[in-house]
Amino acid sequence: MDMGLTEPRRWQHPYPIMASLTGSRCLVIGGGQVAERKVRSLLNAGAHVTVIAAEFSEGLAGLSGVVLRRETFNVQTLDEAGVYLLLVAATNDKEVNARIARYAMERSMLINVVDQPELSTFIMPSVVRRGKLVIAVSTAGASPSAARRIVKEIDAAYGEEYEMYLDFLSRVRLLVQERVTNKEARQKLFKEMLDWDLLGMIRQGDFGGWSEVFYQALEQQPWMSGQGEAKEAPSWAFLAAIGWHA
Ligand SMILES: C[C@@]1(CC(=O)O)c2cc3[nH]c(cc4nc(cc5[nH]c(cc(n2)[C@H]1CCC(=O)O)[C@@](C)(CC(=O)O)[C@@H]5CCC(=O)O)C(CC(=O)O)=C4CCC(=O)O)c(CCC(=O)O)c3CC(=O)O
Ligand SMILES: NC(=O)C1=CN([C@@H]2O[C@H](COP(=O)(O)OP(=O)(O)OC[C@H]3O[C@@H](n4cnc5c(N)ncnc54)[C@H](O)[C@@H]3O)[C@@H](O)[C@H]2O)C=CC1
Repeated sequence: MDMGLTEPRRWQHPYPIMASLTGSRCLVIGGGQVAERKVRSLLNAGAHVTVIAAEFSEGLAGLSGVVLRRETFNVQTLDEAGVYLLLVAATNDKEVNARIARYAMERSMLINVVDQPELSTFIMPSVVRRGKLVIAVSTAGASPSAARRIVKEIDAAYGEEYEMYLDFLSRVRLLVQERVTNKEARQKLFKEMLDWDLLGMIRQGDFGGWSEVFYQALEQQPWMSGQGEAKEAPSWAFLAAIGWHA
């Protein structure tokens, strides 16, 4: 094995990624409060979660949609269960957690060790969600409580309107990508849309009616139907059609 892999990690240059875990096999070992938090977040991500623990918290025992195995960590029985994309070592036994980390590393599985970031290949951030908008804050383990405090500030600054805002941008982007072949025109529209006060309209409750007008005006654009050139989109005529007064 490469030496770099087994060296303690100092988390100097964390590499942030957003992962899609839908249907992926994930294993959490440990059945206390910390394991429960990790299991819930994995389940919310659509993962296929197995939990192995000597004892389960009430919350875990009552969870549906997860496989619970009441046993202690054992390399042989785990190997029989097959490969997992990622593992979380969440027992309260530091030595056992370190053994789980070694087990995962030797099999190239991602590993989060809840009491030893230096043995982890991934750690979990504190998160704010507004539909498709996901804001993750990490202190690279320096202070999980500080990460949480910062997230509370972000939580207060980014309201519920962002969910509808991103749903709208996403829908328009898909429509335009599908139908407008001119790349510059597409990019121009996407950029200009960010300058429109859509968030203000959502906050004021005017958005539903306006977005219907917008979709109709969009449908009527020659560059949407493929009949015209999309070079000058969005035109002033288009902006006028959607009632936009900048
Ligand atoms: C490295 C990391 C590994 C990982 O778990 O992924 C890790 C490690 C450790 N956490 C410890 C303690 C606490 N952790 C929390 C809470 C959270 N911890 C989370 C993540 C992480 N914790 C990763 C780094 C995150 C980063 O900073 O980038 C959050 C963000 C996400 C989540 O867990 O899903 C979640 C907040 C969720 C939310 O937003 O609500 C609280 C507060 C509470 O529980 O209320 C406390 C008690 C207060 C305190 O100690 O600060 C200890 C000491 C244990 C001991 O003393 O025995 C260690 C081990 C060590 O530091 O060595
Ligand atoms: N990363 C984080 O966010 C945090 C991490 N921690 C750390 O997480 C650890 C776990 O915390 P809690 O969930 O509160 O602990 P806990 O004591 O409530 O639960 C420990 C669990 O591990 C299981 N266990 C112990 N040895 C085992 C083995 N050999 N095989 C299988 N299962 C085994 C127990 O049955 C129990 O379910 C703590 O020791 C602490 O160091 C604590 C707070 C936050």
